[in-house]
Amino acid sequence: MSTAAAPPSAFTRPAAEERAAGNYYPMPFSTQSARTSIRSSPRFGTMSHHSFFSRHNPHPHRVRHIQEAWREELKEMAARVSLTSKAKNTPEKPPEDEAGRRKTQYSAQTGRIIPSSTKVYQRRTSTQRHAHHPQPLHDQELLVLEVLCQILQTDSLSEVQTWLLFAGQREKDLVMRMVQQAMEDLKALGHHGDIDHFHPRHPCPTTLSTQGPLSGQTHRKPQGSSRSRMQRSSTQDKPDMLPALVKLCCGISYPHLRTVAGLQRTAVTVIGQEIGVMQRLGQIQLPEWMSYKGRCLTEAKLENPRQILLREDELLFMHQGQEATRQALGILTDKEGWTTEIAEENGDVISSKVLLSESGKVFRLEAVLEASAEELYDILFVRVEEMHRWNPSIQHIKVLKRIGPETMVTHEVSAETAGNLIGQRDFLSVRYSCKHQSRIYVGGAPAHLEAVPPQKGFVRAEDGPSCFILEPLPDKSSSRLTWLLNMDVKGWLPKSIVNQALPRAQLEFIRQLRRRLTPGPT
Ligand SMILES: CC(C)CCC[C@@H](C)[C@H]1CC[C@H]2[C@@H]3CC=C4C[C@@H](O)CC[C@]4(C)[C@H]3CC[C@]12C
Repeated sequence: MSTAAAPPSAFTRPAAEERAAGNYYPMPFSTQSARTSIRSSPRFGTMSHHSFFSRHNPHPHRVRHIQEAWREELKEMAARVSLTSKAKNTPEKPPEDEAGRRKTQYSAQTGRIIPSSTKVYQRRTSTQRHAHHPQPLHDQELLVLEVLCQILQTDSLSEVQTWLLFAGQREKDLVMRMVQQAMEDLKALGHHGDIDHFHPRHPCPTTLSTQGPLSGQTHRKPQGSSRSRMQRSSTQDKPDMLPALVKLCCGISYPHLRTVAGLQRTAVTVIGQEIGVMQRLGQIQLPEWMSYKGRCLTEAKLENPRQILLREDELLFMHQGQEATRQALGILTDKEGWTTEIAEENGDVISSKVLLSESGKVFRLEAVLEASAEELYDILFVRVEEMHRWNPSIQHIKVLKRIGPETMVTHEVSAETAGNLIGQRDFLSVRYSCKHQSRIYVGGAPAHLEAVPPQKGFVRAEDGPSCFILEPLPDKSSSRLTWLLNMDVKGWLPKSIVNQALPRAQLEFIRQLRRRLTPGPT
């Protein structure tokens, strides 16, 4: 029986492999010598033996770790391939060096550096200031990230996010090698790493100022100009969004910057504005699946750029949702240690596995449903509040917060069902969804909101990290659903009862979902 949970490679854009296999990425600094140097580099023949890449030994239970390790590699590499003298001077600056830190703070309106006395900066809490010892991103790191964006061949905000979210260790290693090579090529070409559009005296060229790229100048500079080097888009005829994307990448990639909301807000705002304007000018077309997101992101902002600014807590929920989805996928991706619990005649299979990191068992349900992935997504995510209407095991679901189109905080109450040995539970969850290639992912994790303390008469249980993978099957009219249920029902219940109830609840859930999909009287 095949499973829907794919190995990490399934998350890669196939092109990345191809490019690594010798079809070099479209060079942002296209020169023949650089091209050949990569092809002929002995390193690229036996890359897995290169000490730089064989250091990691991915362990299924350490998805987080690997992520951290990869980030470390990025930084390490940035430090090693030393292209600027500036970079050498900055690393050891103490956190008190306010001027240094502010290097990465930009105004959402102008894209310019925010002066020291502004509120955004002051709003940072003291915890953030002391706990993370934020350091400015060095030119090196920015450069690495710029190259990364080029390699991923994307000028789509979602794609970069998705890549960062889903890339497996293998993909990251591959891309890493390409980044490293590109950096060495740059060095060989005498590049000086002057990403001067990150400097206050040269405001970010992608902002919506009248002289911005959208007026059509910045992205059409002659080749060979050092300032346009990185600004040339991988897709020649598209205006360039790289600097903004890089800022966004920085916000996502560097843990200590995640909380530096200003950076991320700015990046999101700038990118959103650009997408909106470019769309209006017909310069870009968003992929079809993004269109509804695109609308939310862009139209809202065109009227009021501040509208999309996410508050710090909202960003946190978003990251929690992403992180949960990633963790859940990590569990599903690891093919080892699964035991079949129930195999139904209709093909539904439930397997279980004991996680070292988690206290109880997790359950994986695999089923084929007569519905498209979008339809299922609509039922399971978009119309989650209607779930109790077709599913008797749910009494009530309320969306407490919507954060953009893909994140929400929900309160869920399970029903008291006959024969269920487990009493009613309530859950507070952050739910996140995204689409990658043709698959849709719906992940979730327990959330904490002071406004909704555990309800009287209910045991507050926890669901997650869990997720649904909705994968269209070749016939298009049906999909494979893979559901990782990772629930801590809390309370004092014998494990044996919980471990029977959970897979049954899953089967029942799917039975009801099938009923919901079947037209006709209920
Ligand atoms: C055995 C007892 C304790 C619980 C039985 C009810 C279980 C199966 C119910 C209770 C709450 C339910 C969840 C409530 C909300 C969502 C979000 C949605 O996007 C996908 C389904 C999902 C994840 C439900 C899955 C089924 C669920 C976990």
